[in-house]
Amino acid sequence: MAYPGSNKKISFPKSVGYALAGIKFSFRERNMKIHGTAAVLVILAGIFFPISKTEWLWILLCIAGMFSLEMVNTAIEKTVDLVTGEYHPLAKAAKDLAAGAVLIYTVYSIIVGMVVFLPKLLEYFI
Ligand SMILES: Nc1ncnc2c1ncn2[C@@H]1O[C@H](COP(=O)(O)OP(=O)(O)OP(=O)(O)O)[C@@H](O)[C@H]1O
Repeated sequence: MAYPGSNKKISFPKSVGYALAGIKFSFRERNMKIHGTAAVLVILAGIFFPISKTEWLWILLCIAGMFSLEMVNTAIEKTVDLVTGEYHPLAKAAKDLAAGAVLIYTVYSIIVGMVVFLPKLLEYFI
């Protein structure tokens, strides 16, 4: 089945529409809902404490990066599932690599969150 318009140039507004559809689709995935919830909590924490402009930039880099990476991970999973429903070592490698990339960014984001919020939490509670 050919994707509609796959052999002709798509207008910019239509491309943006497809991208927005991708973002909407991503939030059907469990992991994306978890990232979304974490992002809302972190943003609320940033408003509550409050954090500096530079700290906001680090936090927003983590949030945007996490969402983007999770979406690429999902795209890879879907593509692999489209290509094969059977067990294949290359399918395993592709999915594990994508999951590994998400894990690395998750650990980095946790470190950024700790560097930004730990001192403020200690100051608040002690
Ligand atoms: N076709 C396959 N061939 C070999 N191994 C696979 C295949 N499909 C999945 N796997 C293995 O199972 C793991 C889980 O795959 P799955 O597609 O369920 O992703 P997932 O990690 O559950 O994704 P998510 O929880 O983000 O939806 C993969 O990381 C991979 O190791």
